Amino acid sequence: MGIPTVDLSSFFTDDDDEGQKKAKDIIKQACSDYGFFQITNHGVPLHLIDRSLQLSKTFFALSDEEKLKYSPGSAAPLPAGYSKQPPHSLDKNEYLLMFQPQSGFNVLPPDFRDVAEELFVHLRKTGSVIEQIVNDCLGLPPDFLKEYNLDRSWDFMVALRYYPATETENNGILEHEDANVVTLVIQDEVGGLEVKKDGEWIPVVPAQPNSIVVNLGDVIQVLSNHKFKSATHRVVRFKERWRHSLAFFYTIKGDKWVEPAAQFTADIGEAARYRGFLYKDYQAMRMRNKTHPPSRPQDAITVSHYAISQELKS
Ligand SMILES: O=C(O)CCC(=O)C(=O)O
Ligand SMILES: [Fe+2]
Repeated sequence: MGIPTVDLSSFFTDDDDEGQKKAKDIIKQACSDYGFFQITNHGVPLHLIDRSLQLSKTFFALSDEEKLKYSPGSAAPLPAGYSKQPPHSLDKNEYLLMFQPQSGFNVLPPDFRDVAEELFVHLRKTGSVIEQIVNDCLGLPPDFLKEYNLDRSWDFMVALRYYPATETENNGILEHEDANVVTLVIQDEVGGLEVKKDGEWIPVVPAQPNSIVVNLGDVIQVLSNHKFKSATHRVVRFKERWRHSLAFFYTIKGDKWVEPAAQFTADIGEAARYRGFLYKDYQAMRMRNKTHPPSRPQDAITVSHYAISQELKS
């Protein structure tokens, strides 16, 4: 079985209502079962995906000295440029973070930047299509999420490289949930991404070359008052394999207020399961988890920090 794969072609052609309905049905189910699905015919040119992964591999293969020339310098909402996880971090990867082309924040080699920025624009478009689909799957008024999330300046993309596993450990990224609205992940053929369902880890096997993995983030979990879950996932490493991926985070702006929507609370007589918060406050705490990892991973701040109901506090 595994994570469902959905053909999105009907959202990139005219007049295929039937196709759209079919895709939405699968996504609705996947969002309540897993919070994860994969998409094909997603509007992102396949040659652009290939080229971006290729350039990413070339970049990460540079010497540390070369890569460190692209260290973050700007006052962007997150450190744009090349970073390595600190040595004491349990996450064993290095990454290059970027914002939208117009931001002026991006620090990376010019050939990589041109291709990555083009990819960014395509992923942003696909992100908006997914957001609309999630909007409809939740039964929200048309364009509710779109109007809530009009500003694109906090969207970001990360190119990642994971080191090969050693004899003693194989963690790439510890289990976590994403903070944002929806995440789109392009992974190479190595695999290693896993999603937790009912306490078990399910591998997210690339559906076909250049398919994209989609997962929901905490903003949707809180806004839907826990109707759709921000899925817990992790990356494991394999021996003698370097793994490359590109993760695009479709994100609200820092000054947005996040809280359960009336449609899932007052309108239906249910209590809010989260208290409201300012997105940038949450993101700052998450960033601190990364720069100053707590000695016990379970002490990292997650969205359960804002949970009202006891059973969601972990
Ligand atoms: O590299 C991947 O496949 C996933 C990365 C991820 O989960 C993240 O950056 O939040
Ligand atoms: Fe993630």
